[in-house]
Amino acid sequence: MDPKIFASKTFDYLIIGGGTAGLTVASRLAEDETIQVGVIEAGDARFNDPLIDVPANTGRTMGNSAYDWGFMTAPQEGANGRTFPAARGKMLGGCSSVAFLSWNRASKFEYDAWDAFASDKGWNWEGLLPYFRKSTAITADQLNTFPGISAAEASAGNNPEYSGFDGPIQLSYNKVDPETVPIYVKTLNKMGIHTNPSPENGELNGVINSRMNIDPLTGTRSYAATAYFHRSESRNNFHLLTNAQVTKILSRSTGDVSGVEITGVEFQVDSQTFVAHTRKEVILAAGAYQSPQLLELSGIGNRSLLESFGIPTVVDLPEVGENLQDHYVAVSQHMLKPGILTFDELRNNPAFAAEQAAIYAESHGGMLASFNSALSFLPFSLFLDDETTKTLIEAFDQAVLTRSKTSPLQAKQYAVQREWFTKGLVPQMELILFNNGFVNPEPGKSYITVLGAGLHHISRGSVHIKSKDPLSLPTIDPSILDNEFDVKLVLEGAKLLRRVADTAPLVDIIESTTVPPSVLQTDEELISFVKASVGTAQHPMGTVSMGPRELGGVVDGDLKVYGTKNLRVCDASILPVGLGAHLQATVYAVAEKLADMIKVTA
Ligand SMILES: Cc1cc2nc3c(=O)[nH]c(=O)nc-3n(C[C@H](O)[C@H](O)[C@H](O)COP(=O)(O)OP(=O)(O)OC[C@H]3O[C@@H](n4cnc5c(N)ncnc54)[C@H](O)[C@@H]3O)c2cc1C
Repeated sequence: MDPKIFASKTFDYLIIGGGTAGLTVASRLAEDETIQVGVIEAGDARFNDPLIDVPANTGRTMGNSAYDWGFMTAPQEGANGRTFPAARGKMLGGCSSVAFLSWNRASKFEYDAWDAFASDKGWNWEGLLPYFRKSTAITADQLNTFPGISAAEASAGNNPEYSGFDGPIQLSYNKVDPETVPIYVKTLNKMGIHTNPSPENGELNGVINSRMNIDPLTGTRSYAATAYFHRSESRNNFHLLTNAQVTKILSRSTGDVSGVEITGVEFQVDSQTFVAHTRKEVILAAGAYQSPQLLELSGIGNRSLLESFGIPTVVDLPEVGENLQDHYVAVSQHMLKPGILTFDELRNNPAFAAEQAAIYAESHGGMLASFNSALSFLPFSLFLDDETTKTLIEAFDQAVLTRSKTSPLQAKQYAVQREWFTKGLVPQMELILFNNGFVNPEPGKSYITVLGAGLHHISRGSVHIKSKDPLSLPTIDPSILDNEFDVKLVLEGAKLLRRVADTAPLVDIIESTTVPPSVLQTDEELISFVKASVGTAQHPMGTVSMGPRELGGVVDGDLKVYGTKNLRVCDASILPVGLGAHLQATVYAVAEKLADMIKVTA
């Protein structure tokens, strides 16, 4: 659409960011023909692009400026001063266009904890469950064939109480898994980590065959652009502008307690500035890094920070951009004995790759239609002995007690986390199996790589503007491993990865461990390794937290920004406390729920 035409319209709802949450809420609002919806997305639409659509290509767009915003974190003291790429999809569909396709909900206890941050609005398991269902579609013939699942349990995940059958996002189990997958799952089973047949029901513990957001009919990625945008694009009341970056949210004072009124947004296309207007609301859905950035550029944030950049304060909200949480990972990589087939075969063997490409073209199946689906979610009891658990909880208490700065909101978050630790119901560690080599894989060799991700850390990072220039990228400081508990947690992850690789039947197919070097044996040596190699799972959240204003919350239970009449935030930044899961499913459900909340009052 021509930006001048877009700017000439007045929308009822103007949505900033055509990503995972933005397209979901926009598409649902546009179901009401009387509502005019406008969406502004900074990136391009990437339909029919094999780098996005073909599951086996997942990951290849990271760092490519045609697809990725190209953020780097600030140097991380807890990680030997290193900086990290912070991948974010810059295109229609946002991060749902680049995510690693695994689909999962957190444990129900985690969602129930949200109630403590915004009561009476249904931000809990029961309140979100209809939206987990509404956003997704499975077919009833899908069977879970992971080891450890009985024939009677194979269809347990197809229970309509928990699964959706006619939503926009198409889900399926991998049609093909490399032979390493059952070997790995049997190894975990042998270690006492059971296979969980139906994690959709809110009980997440164990190893799961994650459903993937892969359309089983086409073998392609099902994501916000294909699923939600395509449902809406022909509607006369749905208007999309791509390649346009919002630079400011415009407001005017009302002089009353209801707060400032948002009137529209300023955006740029090819260095030209335009203004788009709203009659009712602006919904900010620019993601966990850019939603706080845009708030600050618009005068909504910590007064002293805004003043330091000469930005007049519209609403003083000190915690905008604070509370950044993510999952930090330890890595292990193992070269496999000759003859064991993994996704590396696509890299190593051109004839095999051509064969798989032909299968994909013919039947939309084969290895190109699959990605890595074996995820394990472990409470302490499934990977630590009682003594180590006790030591870790003591380390948690000590680290919380001695933090230099803890806001009231964070104190509440830590209380929730501590309850999760002690009750043992909520996973604290995730293992993610990748059936290929990550770190300098040798030609002709096959590998597996296993990541161990801490799910609930103490560190709280931040994202803030570093300039008044709206086109300059914000400073992202995750504060990785800034305390003893987080270091110990990731260390336990690294030790667990060792134990997994030393257990049969997995140990029988491993030729050598290439990461971490096996000479590293003591805790001190492994901690040095962890600091030198720790990375992020690309799950930033919490930077515009939902919570009571007096504690430091930025949005209320209607996801409305405090001090404004008509500005809401809807994306991963509103999560009130770090979530122990991959985020897509939750972000879609949050956006579905918000759309219904708005429709009720519109
Ligand atoms: C590499 C990677 C792998 C991942 N793997 C998984 C996985 O396997 N499973 C899973 O569940 N989750 C995964 N995630 C996480 C998940 O994809 C994200 O948490 C989720 O999609 C975030 O949704 P969002 O709506 O908050 O943000 P986004 O989807 O990022 O949407 C934000 C949108 O706003 C746009 N935007 C930003 N600023 C502006 C502006 N000023 N003007 C206009 N537009 C703007 C962006 O371009 C983007 O399209 C992964 C993420 C990454 C990056």
